[in-house]
Amino acid sequence: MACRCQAGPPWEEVAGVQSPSAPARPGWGASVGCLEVTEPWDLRPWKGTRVQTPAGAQEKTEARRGTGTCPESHGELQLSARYGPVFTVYLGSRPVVILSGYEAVKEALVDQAEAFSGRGKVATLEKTFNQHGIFFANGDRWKYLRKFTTLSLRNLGMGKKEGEEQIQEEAHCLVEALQNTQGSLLDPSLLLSQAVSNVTCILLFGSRFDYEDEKFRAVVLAAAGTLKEISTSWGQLCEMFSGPLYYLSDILRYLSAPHSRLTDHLSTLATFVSGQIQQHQEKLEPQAPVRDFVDDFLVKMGQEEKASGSGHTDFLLTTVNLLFAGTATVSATLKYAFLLLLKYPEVQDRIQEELSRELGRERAPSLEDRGRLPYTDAFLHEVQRFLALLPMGVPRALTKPTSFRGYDLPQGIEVFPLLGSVLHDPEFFERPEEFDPSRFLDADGRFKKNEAFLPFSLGKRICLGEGLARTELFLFFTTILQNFSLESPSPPGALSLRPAISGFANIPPTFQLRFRPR
Ligand code: HEM
Repeated sequence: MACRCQAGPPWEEVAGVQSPSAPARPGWGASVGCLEVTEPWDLRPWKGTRVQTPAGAQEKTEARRGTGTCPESHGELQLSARYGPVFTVYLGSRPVVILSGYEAVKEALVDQAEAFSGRGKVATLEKTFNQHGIFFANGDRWKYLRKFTTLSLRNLGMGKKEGEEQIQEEAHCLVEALQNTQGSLLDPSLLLSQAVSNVTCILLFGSRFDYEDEKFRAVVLAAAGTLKEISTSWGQLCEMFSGPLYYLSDILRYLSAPHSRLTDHLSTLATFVSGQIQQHQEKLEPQAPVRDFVDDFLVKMGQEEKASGSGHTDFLLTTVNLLFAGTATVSATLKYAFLLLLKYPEVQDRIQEELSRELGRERAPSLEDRGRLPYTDAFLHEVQRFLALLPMGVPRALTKPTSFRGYDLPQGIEVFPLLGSVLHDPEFFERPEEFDPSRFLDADGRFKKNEAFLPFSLGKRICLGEGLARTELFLFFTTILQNFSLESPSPPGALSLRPAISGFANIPPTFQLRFRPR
């Protein structure tokens, strides 16, 4: 498969204007997350390609690599060492402006927030969402959906005490389910996804589902499957052919098994959501208090549909977006947190010691406890930093012609804010390739913030579920560690931290463990 990506300086060279720091032609290959960047005529291996950079830049890159195990190859650092923090990569014939490192990402997404607030595309999902739903909408329709969704979820308890209590209750159900495993070996993925998904289901549909419910299992597996399929090499290939040569991408998509798996997953999610909407419609009492997100939008849709330009498709797909995001992301992070505890048993001991000292065994953890559990808090931050769940961020697009760092970028050009490069930015994280929770602690052992901790991105399209995700991570994690010790059947040295798949997302590897009651 001849890859035709090129790396180059930002837009101006594409328009024929030479960037001062760029060579006449890039004579090297590298990988940026999932994107391989090579000379167009030279097909090189996907990973481990040699990067020729000027001597100084090469040294800088080596220094950035550090010594520890890191889930990603961080080819973007190699590219930015040569081209600086802003450059263009061609996905086939589709130019994409890459932002690497904290300063460039912040300058774009915060200092020029409005201009960078458009959404770019994810080729594998483009046909299904067709710029509908909160994730992929643009312009006034997106503004309306964002405002509506934020307000609705807040009114339903997200970010409030009642929302916290729902998570505590779900964590209790999870503990019971784990007790029933009686210390046997298991892959924790499904149970974690179900527990996390139930928190979102209560917000969206007003009810939780039993862990034995087959339909619910299928939905949770479909959410995880979607994240996995869009992150595979096939998903990356579709991105490469998603420019003007779109018909090639169509052929790729329709002829492939991954495409049919992805379509199955998406239709499982959409069918489930449609069914819920229908049930709600049948029971809807417009004058009664709103019970959940679906009720809210059914009531508002009649009133505001015309004014907002958003219709049934937007609401259906927004609900699918929320169900997907509310299931696949937090559970993958929790799973990776457990793997790191198995890899570093001394870290598990220290967290359990802190939990026993500050909470004891009986009292259920609450958000108020976070301040008294600085090491646990630092660990959870380091898990998110180290994993970099969405290493390339979610593509943005320019809403207007924009001048950025001396470059004139046209309206509509896509922009990838590389969140992995921010979370591993050596200017902000010493030895970024090492897993080290203490980087988030000060000399007195108190939690220390770091402004480059941006797993949820920044600016106008910052993750809408950040607060919910952070609350879930903290409450599920502390409740499980308060009740169980995690044991691996393999010695720590045999456990790999490398993601099973690295592309749109870093998907944690599969592993087994025992939950031993404490
Ligand atoms: C560990 C968990 C999570 C991570 C790391 C994460 C990360 C992200 C990132 C990087 C973006 C793209 C922001 C951008 O465009 O720059 C995003 C968008 C979004 N996230 Fe999350 N997310 C998580 C959990 C959640 C949860 C639990 C929900 C809701 C239930 C959620 C809902 C959304 C929505 C609706 C958007 C689209 C926002 C928009 O386009 O306006 N996320 N998330």
